[in-house]
Amino acid sequence: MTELRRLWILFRPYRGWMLLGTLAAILTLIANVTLMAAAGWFLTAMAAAGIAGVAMNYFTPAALIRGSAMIRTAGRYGERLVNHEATFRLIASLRVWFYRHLEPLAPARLQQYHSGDLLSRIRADIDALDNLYVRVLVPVVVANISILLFTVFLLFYHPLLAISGLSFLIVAGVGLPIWSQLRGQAPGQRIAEDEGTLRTAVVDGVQGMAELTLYGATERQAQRIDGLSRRLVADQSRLSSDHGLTQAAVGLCASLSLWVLLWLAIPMVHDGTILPPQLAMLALFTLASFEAVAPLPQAFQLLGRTLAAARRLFAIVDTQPAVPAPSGASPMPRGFDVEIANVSFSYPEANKPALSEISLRVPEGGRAAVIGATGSGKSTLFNLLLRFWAPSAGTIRVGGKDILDFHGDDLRRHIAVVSQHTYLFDATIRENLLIANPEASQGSLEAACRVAQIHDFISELPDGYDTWVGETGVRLSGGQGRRIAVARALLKDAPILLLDEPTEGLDAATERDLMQALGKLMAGRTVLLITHRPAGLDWVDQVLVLDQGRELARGDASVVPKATAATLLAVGPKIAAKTSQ
Ligand SMILES: Nc1ncnc2c1ncn2[C@@H]1O[C@H](COP(=O)(O)OP(=O)(O)OP(=O)(O)O)[C@@H](O)[C@H]1O
Repeated sequence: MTELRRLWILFRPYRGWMLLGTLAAILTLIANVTLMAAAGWFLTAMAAAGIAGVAMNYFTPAALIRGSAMIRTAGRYGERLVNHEATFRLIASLRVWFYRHLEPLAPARLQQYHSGDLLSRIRADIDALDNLYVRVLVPVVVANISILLFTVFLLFYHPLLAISGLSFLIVAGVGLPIWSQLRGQAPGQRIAEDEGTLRTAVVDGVQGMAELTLYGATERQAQRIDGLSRRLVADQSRLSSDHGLTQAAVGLCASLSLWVLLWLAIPMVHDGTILPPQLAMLALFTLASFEAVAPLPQAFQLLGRTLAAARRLFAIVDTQPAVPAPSGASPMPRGFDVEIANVSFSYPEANKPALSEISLRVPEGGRAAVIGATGSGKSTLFNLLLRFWAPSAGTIRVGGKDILDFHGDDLRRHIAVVSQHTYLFDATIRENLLIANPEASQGSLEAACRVAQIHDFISELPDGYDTWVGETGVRLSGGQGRRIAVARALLKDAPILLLDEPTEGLDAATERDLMQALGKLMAGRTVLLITHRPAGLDWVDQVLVLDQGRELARGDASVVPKATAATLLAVGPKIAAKTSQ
């Protein structure tokens, strides 16, 4: 139940709203029960007065009935208004709370989660938490207070009536919810998990549509999605039929309670303990009082789903970032040289280190290339430089300061990255550029795009910079996407530049043009280039050759020949040619 306690703490800012919503709900319920009871009394009293031919004051009961009806309507409206407002505020703040915890975990700690699963947590799981407030907390409080009031009211007439009413209310308001919760626990948990899995499968199916079609696997994927959704529907329909059963059971309890009340109260009318109009009033009062407990079985049935959702959210929120934030403010680097000193690193659960005792110093304004075959640890080195992971041993310094002493955002403010995987958002070209510098003017955007050699292309588009690039930039070619990345890096204007195979996958002519653009970008910056291809090696002062995470050679391009034949083969013919010189 620690989830409940933690959720209660999260709900703290909305407790005022909750109190207001609960009071409105109690008022509505009392008004409704009063309306029914007073109507029962009034009709019977009027009939009795008519038969006896005596006059009676009907103004007071009529006013009570009208007043109750008005309070009931206004109360219901107020309760909906307050509770909806509180729910929306709560959900909005929970989304922000969750996102704040999610952000520091990217990318290292989130690699084990699929984006579809994360989406499911942000949307469906957070939505499920509002159940706790509207469908559990408010009805439980309302039921407890109302049952107490109703029992006291019955006590005024006879303790036996109070005991009988209370007993049936307890069966409907405690027994049925417990049964409901036990029955709902397993399917509720499965629903929370299956919703995430289903979303993941659908996202995979849509994003991998081309591959699935190519390999004739669409049917299999469709069957998988169908299987998951059948399981989900089966659990949902089990919950629905349980809900139907409990509603019928609440109705049965109300009817039994009425019969028992009549059985107990009719003799009391005979012996004059209560008057005939009071019998009608008590009968309708008993029936109406079950409105207080009717929502409870469903509330407790949903508790399983709600707690499972809370557990899935807390699992992420409780994850520690791969690199903890320092306690103090980030230091001011003395310059922008980069020093990698004896750095080793292993990914969690990996059986061998991705990097072992790597050292490299790039002076401010200097340029170095890290070269090596696939899997040699180049990207890992960048991940460490960007502080996404922390070295297992050794230190990385920027301007003489250990990068672990920086807050992630402060460090990354000094670094621009151009990589082979440029993520383009489903937005306009302008918006995709402004992400690097939201303050940039149209003039700066165009200047950056001119240097990146993409301005002419953009200008020829019918909507120019306002052209929509589509999801993941599908409406741009690989080379055009890479140029947008160069323009972004120019707009960011950071003193350190990381180039992660920026020309990978481009044809020779595009590669040449892009290298020209990159040449301008590199000017005056500390540059680290990672590559397993020869392009760009002419631009650097020193090269570090990696082989399976170890340093194979280091120095200027002339050290490359010292590398093994296998690595040279992997890094490309140009290096091989240099080797033979
Ligand atoms: N997130 C990760 N979790 C676990 N192991 C990883 C992870 N990323 C990389 N590795 C492993 O670390 C080693 C180095 O990978 P890395 O991506 O740094 O190589 P690389 O030289 O950049 O390769 P490529 O040129 O193909 O991009 C590989 O054995 C790889 O399987």
